[in-house]
Order: sequence, then C-alpha cells, then structure tokens
Amino acid sequence: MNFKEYIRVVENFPEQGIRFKDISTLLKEGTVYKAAIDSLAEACKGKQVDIVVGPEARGFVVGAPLAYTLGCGFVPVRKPGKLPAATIQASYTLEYGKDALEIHEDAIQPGQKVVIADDLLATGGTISTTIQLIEKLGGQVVGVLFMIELSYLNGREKLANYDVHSLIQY
Ligand SMILES: O=P(O)(O)OC[C@H]1O[C@H](OP(=O)(O)OP(=O)(O)O)[C@H](O)[C@@H]1O
Ligand SMILES: Nc1ncnc2[nH]cnc12
Repeated sequence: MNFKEYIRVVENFPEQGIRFKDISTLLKEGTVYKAAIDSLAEACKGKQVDIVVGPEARGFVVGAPLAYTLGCGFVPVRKPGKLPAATIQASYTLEYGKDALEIHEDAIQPGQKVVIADDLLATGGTISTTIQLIEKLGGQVVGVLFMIELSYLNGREKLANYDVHSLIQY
C-alpha cells in the first residue's frame, strides 16, 4: 500500500517554515490505518517484544494499536505533570520548541524487551529522550518504529545504535 498518499502536508504549521505531516488523513481511513499498524507489527517479528512505549500524544495512536496487535503491554511516555504515580523525567529539544517527558518509574522491569512507536521521526529528540527513560529503568530497546521519517533532519543519526524502521520517508 502507498501510505504516503494518505499523509496531508500543511505548510507553515505550527510555525513559519515547518511543513507539517498530518497523519489524521491516514488514521480516518480504517483499512489504511490497520494496514499501517500491521506493517509495523510485521517489523517486530522475532523480537519477542514485552512492551510497546508510545510518546504523547501521536505516539499513542501508533503504539497502543501496535501493542494490541502484538498482544503485549503498552506504556505511555507523557509530557510533565500528566502521570499520576512516581515518575522519572528527561528534557529535550524538538524541530519546533522544547519539552520534557516522563515515564512511571515502575512501568518497565529490568531486562524487558521494548519497542518504541511514534508517528514521526524529525530531529530524534523525542525518541532519544524516550530511550534514555527506558534504559534508566533497565529496559532493552529492541526496535524503534515510525509511520513517517523526515530523512532531511537526520534524526536517524541519533539512533545509530538501534534498529529503526519507518513506513514513509520524506
Ligand atoms: O523527532 P523530534 O524532533 O523529537 O519530533 C518528533 C515528535 O514531534 C511530534 O510530537 P509533538 O512533541 O509535537 O507532540 P504531539 O504528539 O503531542 O503533537 C511527533 O509526534 C513526534 O513525537
Ligand atoms: N514536520 C513535522 N510534521 C509533523 N509533526 C512533526 N513533529 C516534528 N516535526 C514535525
């Protein structure tokens, strides 16, 4: 399936000069959404994944259905102040703006095999920070999956030590 034709590119959102890749036009097509998740699940074959981690917010709409498909657990990584129990935190810089992320400190057990799923790889800040959080808890990152990769921002360089897979490239 040609997933790229279902992505809407919006110029100058949320800031001048940014070409925003909108996945909502893919998500609303049920068969395409399912095929995209199934294709990411295929990339997890043989990895014996225990947990899928998804960063807020768009990582939830990729990570949660992926976890359901694989029959494993889902762990949310969230922006500060949203998780109710004890957390650890790390901060990062984005293609636009700066933020921090948190994970529950009991969300991952040492040695568990973890796949990270998000809608899009831009600078790699979100995922590098997510990896830091997972590894601090003793999780083993066995794969990093995206619907979209912005190759021109070289985010993959930050993830050189990991098995990275994307469905659509710009
Ligand atoms: O590779 P990076 O430069 O870190 O950028 C990619 C991240 O940016 C977007 O999330 P955003 O922080 O805008 O949050 P949202 O999902 O809540 O919209 C996107 O969903 C990725 O998580
Ligand atoms: N260009 C972009 N489009 C959609 N989401 C993004 N997150 C960071 N950069 C983005």
